[in-house]
Amino acid sequence: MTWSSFQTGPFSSSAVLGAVVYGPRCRNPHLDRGFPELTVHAVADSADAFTEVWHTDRPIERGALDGVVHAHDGESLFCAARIDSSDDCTEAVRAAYLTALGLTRTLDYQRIFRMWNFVENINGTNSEGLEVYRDFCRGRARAFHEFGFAEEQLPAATGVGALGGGIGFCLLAGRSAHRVTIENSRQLPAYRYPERYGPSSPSFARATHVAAAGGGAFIYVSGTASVVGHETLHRGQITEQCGETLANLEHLLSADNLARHGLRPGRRLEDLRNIKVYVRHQQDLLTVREICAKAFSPAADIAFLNVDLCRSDLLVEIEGIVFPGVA
Ligand SMILES: C=C(O[C@@H]1C=C(C(=O)O)C=C[C@H]1O)C(=O)O
Repeated sequence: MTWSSFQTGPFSSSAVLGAVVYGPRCRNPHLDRGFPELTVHAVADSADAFTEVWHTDRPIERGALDGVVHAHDGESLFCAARIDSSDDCTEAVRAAYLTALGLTRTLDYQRIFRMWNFVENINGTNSEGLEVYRDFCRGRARAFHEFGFAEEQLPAATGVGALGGGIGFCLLAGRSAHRVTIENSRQLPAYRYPERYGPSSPSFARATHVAAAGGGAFIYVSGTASVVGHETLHRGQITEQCGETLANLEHLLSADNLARHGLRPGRRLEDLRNIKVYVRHQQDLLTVREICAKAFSPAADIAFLNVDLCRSDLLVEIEGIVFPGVA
């Protein structure tokens, strides 16, 4: 079983499946500390840096293939990659995703349950005048399609801005643990978004439910924002966007929504842990912090990152994990 913790200081490198550093600059993924590590440029000041560490209690094998670093423990695979900044990213994203997907097949961890994508200049435009996020989505969709992924098998994901460093991404996949993908009945599945949001819809599920070896389950909740149906609600209004985002999360985890996927029991916002909150404007951070402190459990670690988001009208986005035994 793999689980994560947020670290702000040194941590033991033994029994680490992988780590993502939210740092003041990017680095190519590497194995220098004995585990795969992805460093994304996600904070302006090194004082705000932290690392999400994925732990395991099983023996680990590590490796690298075409710049994709990885580690696996017989149950779970972590892998991470980075794509250089460029004017058009469709092809590079497709190629890097195909390498990572190829690894999941070769190493036999085909149940991808969570991905993160950090995209520099996410709301900028590429050389064709297409938004960088949409360019990214096109490459990702091609890779999943070529790999024969059905829409209903897509993993939970986050796709947010980075302050530099091209595109960094990482994934977690399981070998045999039962995995159910979850949609949110308040929201259209992202893979069905209409074409006005870009030539290829975003390839992700709203959450995944993964059975834990010792009983219970993890629920990995994707980056969630003030999107109802497919529309952004409350343009320019941070408090209202936070409220709608929390309503989306609450409904996603509710007994009603989970029962549609044959899952129970329902969970609550208080059950979320390892929460990341992405906030577009620095001046909104205080408001968002206050709202989150009331909504989530005091036992939850909450990290706030001041980055851009996948639609230029989104101001805030929240993700988290329900761990087995929490509910
Ligand atoms: C916020 C949304 O999407 C964001 C983009 C994602 C992606 O492209 O992988 C995943 C979740 C969110 O980070 C949304 O569409 O509601």
